[in-house]
Amino acid sequence: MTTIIDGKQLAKQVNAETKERVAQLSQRGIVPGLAVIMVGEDPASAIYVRNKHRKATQLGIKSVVRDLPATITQAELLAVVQGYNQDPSIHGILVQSPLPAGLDERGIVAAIDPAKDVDGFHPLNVGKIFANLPGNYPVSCTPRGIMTMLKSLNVPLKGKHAVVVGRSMIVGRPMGALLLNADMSMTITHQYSENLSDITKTADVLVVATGVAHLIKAADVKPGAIVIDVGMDRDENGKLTGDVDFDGVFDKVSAISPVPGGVGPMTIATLMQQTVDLCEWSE
Ligand SMILES: Nc1nc(=O)c2c([nH]1)NC[C@@H]1CN(c3ccc(C(=O)N[C@@H](CCC(=O)O)C(=O)O)cc3)C=[N+]21
Ligand SMILES: [Mg+2]
Repeated sequence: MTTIIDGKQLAKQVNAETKERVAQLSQRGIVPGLAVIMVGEDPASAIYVRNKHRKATQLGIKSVVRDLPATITQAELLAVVQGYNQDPSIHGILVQSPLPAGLDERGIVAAIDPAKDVDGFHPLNVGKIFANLPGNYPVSCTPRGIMTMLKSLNVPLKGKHAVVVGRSMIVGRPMGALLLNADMSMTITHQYSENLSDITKTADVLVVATGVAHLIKAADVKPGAIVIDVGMDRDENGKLTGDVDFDGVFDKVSAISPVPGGVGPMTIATLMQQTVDLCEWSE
């Protein structure tokens, strides 16, 4: 019996809680505000940004989408960020990634007020999660959403081995930190890892975020493993698929998240949750 980790369903539950929290805040005259800054015309980014805007609006969060031309300078973009830093109606600021070539994304992210860093990408917040500091601070939404997915399974993580495939700033690295903070043994692997399959086969929890369609096959997983697929790949027919050969590993694992309908919806739900967190923490 394999559990399909239904990210869409879990996202609905998280969104319902977020909506309730927004309603509570509104009784005190407070409206959480999210500013999404989008530079250039990348069509995939435009769809993501529209989805975020729609979800925020559904939940009662004030959503501001700032569309800027790809010709904007670094200084002009910094000024836009600083404007939202100063704006008391905005609690979360997100700069849609990737930025067009010529703009320094790290410099822009570092300019976001860490208390409004709804993506959790600011170096101060990244440092806090790696140090496992107590207190309130934002965490990268995809890994945080994955922790919510793991908790929903109600299986003990402590002392088990987590393997993360991929070491990006957005997913792999913060994912590793959260799993370590959950008292798991933790290994981060990446494109240069030798004998990758030997490592993934020792994973009780395997999180795959590589962008390589169906990289992980049945021979690469431990029987009974929990597998989280962060991939957003296209198959030969242009259909959205993951980094894990879902059908191939299904019978061997105890739980697996599908693509679509797994990590993606949880990322958006966590973004909304974290916008409300930032609003509450600022009070
Ligand atoms: N500053 C910043 N923060 C981000 O969080 C961020 C970003 N930049 N740039 C792009 C990536 C990508 N991302 C996704 C979120 C949800 C789905 C999602 O909901 N996916 C659906 C399917 C969507 C479809 O059908 O195409 C699913 O997996 O079921 C996908 C991708 C957030 N990102
Ligand atoms: Mg990588």
